[in-house]
Amino acid sequence: MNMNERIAAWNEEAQQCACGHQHRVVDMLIHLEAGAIQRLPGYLSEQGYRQVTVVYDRHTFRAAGSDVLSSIREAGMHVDEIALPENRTGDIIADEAAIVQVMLGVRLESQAVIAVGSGTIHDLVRFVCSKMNKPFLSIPTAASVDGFTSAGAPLIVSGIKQTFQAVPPEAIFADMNILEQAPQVMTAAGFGDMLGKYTSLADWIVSRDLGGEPFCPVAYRMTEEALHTCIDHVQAIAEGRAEGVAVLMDALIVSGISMLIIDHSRPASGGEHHLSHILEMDLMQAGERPVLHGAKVGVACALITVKYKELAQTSGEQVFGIYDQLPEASQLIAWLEQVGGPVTTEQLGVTPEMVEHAFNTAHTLRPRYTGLRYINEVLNTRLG
Ligand SMILES: NC(=O)C1=CN([C@@H]2O[C@H](COP(=O)(O)OP(=O)(O)OC[C@H]3O[C@@H](n4cnc5c(N)ncnc54)[C@H](OP(=O)(O)O)[C@@H]3O)[C@@H](O)[C@H]2O)C=CC1
Ligand SMILES: O=C(CO)COP(=O)(O)O
Repeated sequence: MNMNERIAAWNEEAQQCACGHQHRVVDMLIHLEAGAIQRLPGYLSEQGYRQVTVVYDRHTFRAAGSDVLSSIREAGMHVDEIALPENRTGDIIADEAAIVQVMLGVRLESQAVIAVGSGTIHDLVRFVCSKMNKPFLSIPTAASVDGFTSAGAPLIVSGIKQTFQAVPPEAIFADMNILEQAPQVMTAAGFGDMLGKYTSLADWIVSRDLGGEPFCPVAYRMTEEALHTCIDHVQAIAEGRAEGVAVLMDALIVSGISMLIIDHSRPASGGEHHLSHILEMDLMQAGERPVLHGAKVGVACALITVKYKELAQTSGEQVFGIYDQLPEASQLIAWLEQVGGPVTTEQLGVTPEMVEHAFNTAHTLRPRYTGLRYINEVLNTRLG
């Protein structure tokens, strides 16, 4: 089954699911293949779009932006360009300043906005599209995150990483010729984002059983299967081969859709993501580059797994038995090392104080019950 047929099957399952969520019917065209961006002009024409805006930055212009712009122009359409500038640490942050830059560049006449980039540019464009009520189209330039097909936009607002529900892409053109060329550290980050699903899925069981939070078996299974496929293909991902990058991108797309179906990031983001978000905020406050999202998530997943396995052994609460089923932290680290990602906090450039701060505060970042929340609010309080 191709991706669009799989989406139709998930939609059907989700509509029959009695979990209590309002399941969103996913209506997204997905092209994941070599040469996918060549389909863009035809798609724009079919949709009747004559004026569009393309958002890119220095790296993503080279990776795909330049070709995208020429192909749209050659098809006789009008295209506005937004070249996002880097900040003083050489990065682009999805914050207030960048949101305004994108908004200022999108003319009211523009009929669609095309994100050419990885996680940050996608979140900026999806947020602006939701505010300006315009279709959002996706051209990923690296298999680095699962945020291409979701609706949530994690943004830094007043220095705090907060997620705002925005819009998913109307169509995604994931071109294997581009994704294969992305730096291996970005592919490794995408793998790290997927590895984090071990602890996010386990935390979702805890959220359900201890926090009484909503749980959807369809979204859970989609994410779990995507994770297992990545693990089955870890060597191909490590070699950056087309087969491996395609499996990884497929998994990232599916993980994004699992968030989209239930309009929440629960399947994809647990304690490991909350730790990563705090580390990101602290790095930015220290004037350092925040490091790739999936790189932080992968390392945080291994760190939190150690705590979660201790919790399963010592708490006496049956609900934490799910953490016993996690792979050993040493195995998680071995996989990260195999794909070429960082494996220690030193390699991420975070200090021991930042790690301690993250472990002590990350549970307050999102209103979710996780093992990390239990450790901080129950265990540590008991121990005084
Ligand atoms: N919406 C959602 O559900 C999710 C959102 N996210 C969010 O995504 C963001 C992180 O995204 P991530 O992809 O890790 O990183 P970024 O989008 O921040 O990009 C990191 C770097 O990759 C560069 N780059 C991108 N593509 C290429 C390429 N083909 N060749 C060379 N360089 C390239 C970028 O260049 P440049 O600096 O020029 O941009 C940038 O330097 C975080 O804010 C995170 O919270 C993560 C997961 C899910
Ligand atoms: O990064 C995410 C999934 O990979 C989503 O993060 P949030 O839960 O913070 O929105």
